[in-house]
Amino acid sequence: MYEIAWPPVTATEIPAETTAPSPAPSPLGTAASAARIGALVRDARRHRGLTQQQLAERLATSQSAVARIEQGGQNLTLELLGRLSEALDSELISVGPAGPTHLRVTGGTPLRGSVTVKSSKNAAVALLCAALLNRGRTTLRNVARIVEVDRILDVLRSIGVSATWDGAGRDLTLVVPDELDLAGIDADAARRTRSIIMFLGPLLHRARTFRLPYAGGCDLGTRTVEPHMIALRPFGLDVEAHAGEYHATVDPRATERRTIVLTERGDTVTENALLAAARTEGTTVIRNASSNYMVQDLCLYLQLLGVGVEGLGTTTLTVTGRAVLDADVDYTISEDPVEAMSLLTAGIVTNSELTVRRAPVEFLEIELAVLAEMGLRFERSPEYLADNGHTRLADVTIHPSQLKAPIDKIHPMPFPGLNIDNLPFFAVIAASATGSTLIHDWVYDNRAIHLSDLTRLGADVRLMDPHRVLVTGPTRWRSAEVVCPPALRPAVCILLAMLASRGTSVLRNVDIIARGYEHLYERLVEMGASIEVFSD
Ligand SMILES: CC(=O)N[C@H]1[C@@H](OP(=O)(O)OP(=O)(O)OC[C@H]2O[C@@H](n3ccc(=O)[nH]c3=O)[C@H](O)[C@@H]2O)O[C@H](CO)[C@@H](O)[C@@H]1O
Ligand SMILES: C=C(OP(=O)(O)O)C(=O)O
Repeated sequence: MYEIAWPPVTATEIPAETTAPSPAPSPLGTAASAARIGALVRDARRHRGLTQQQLAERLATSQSAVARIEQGGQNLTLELLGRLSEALDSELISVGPAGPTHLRVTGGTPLRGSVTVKSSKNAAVALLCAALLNRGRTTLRNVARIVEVDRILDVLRSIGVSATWDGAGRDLTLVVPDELDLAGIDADAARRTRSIIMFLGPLLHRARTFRLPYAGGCDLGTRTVEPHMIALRPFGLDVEAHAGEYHATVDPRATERRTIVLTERGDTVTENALLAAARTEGTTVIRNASSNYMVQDLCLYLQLLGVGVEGLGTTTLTVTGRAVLDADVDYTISEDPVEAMSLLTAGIVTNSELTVRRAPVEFLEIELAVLAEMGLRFERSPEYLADNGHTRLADVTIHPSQLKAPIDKIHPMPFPGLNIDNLPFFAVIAASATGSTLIHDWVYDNRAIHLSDLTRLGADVRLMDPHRVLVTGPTRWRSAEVVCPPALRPAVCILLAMLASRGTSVLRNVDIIARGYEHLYERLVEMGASIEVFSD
């Protein structure tokens, strides 16, 4: 990353006067480097929820000096970087190439104790996009600290949204300016996430024309955007795709009532339609809507914002929109059913006695019923409500069990079916069960294919076609070295299989896991797993 080849550092304090960015090389490189580091300092400061003045106090300097650093107009020394890193509690610069992260996993021993489910990635990204609708302040509580959230935050900040974490780094306050800097959008961050597509719904209220980088994400095969275009057309949005960008034009239609029939019961397309309907006056009926957990979180937030939303939890949503949404809203994101399923799977495949606390059981009902059929012994605590006052939670305690393959195939369906993102975990569980299980992922072109990596650890996983795998167990798991598949859930499945395997395995290039899981390794270690994180 950084070549440090310049005279020894002498500066010990930050000069007080304001200067324009220097074109001459600064001690730590060029003006461009100073500008890049300045941007890093600004982001790290905002992540910490500090004002420039507060950071200045920590550095014993002036606010204008901090402003100068952030603008790239300050010569940077190692000593100054050290002080900044300390003040921001964040390593701003590392010398040498930043290598990928790997895991060394020594498995074959049961986990123990309990683990608490974190809030969901998918609700977080929807709510971050929804905050764009609000002229008031949005405070999102219990936000998962994951890379997917950071990517959307990077995009939001690049267009001028202020996003500040509280001191504990859990609650996020967002304030949207009157004018968005859409030309300044961080295209790199945007292209790394599919969720960027949910900017379309809010932005169609903000500009008559705008551009948005193409949506990206995991390698799961082609994922259509056409349903989003169809859903947003009744709001006057027309989108053309050009060289890596969507070019959007908006021609608002004044109608009292519109009915949107979704061609797919997708989660983000339902959310996009909700986001568009929220600020469109009159009534919008959305049919074939997803009633999945993240959609419910979004509906609850919109209700707090003053939008009328009826039909929560059903496939017909009736939205009464308002042209101006201006409220200080405080919303706590609910627990992630996919995290819960991942943690349950960790316990199941390691034959553990384990309690998964705050599991959103309402969104795990089919999963638990299938597991019961497979012979899993577990208990559920009495139910209680999540902090959003709506989602039903319970603590689920699993016991070591003799598992058998289910008689029928396992396949996902839109909620209230078995969650599409929970399906991959059934491959690892089926490999631990006696008999053959057919797993049918009709949804994604490429996700089932990644599950064949489980064979590296001794599982009998046969790919029948791109959508179906036949898993025959029980498996005598054995350790191996595997490169992480480029897809979030299959990557975690391989990690969990390694926890079940005797001996030491290595999982390479695990960075993708941080896209959707917060402190997963640390939490598994707390439960007794042996996982070491290392990088090249
Ligand atoms: C940020 C977010 O919330 N992501 C979730 C969301 O993505 P998202 O809503 O983006 O999912 P997609 O729209 O990509 O749908 C996934 C795939 O299923 C197909 N499809 C979907 C619905 C349907 O009724 N028919 C159909 O064929 C789509 O064509 C696509 O190939 O939903 C997916 C499916 O639950 C989840 O895996 C993702 O974690
Ligand atoms: C496919 C997933 O999400 P995304 O839509 O963010 O790619 C997932 O969470 O497994």
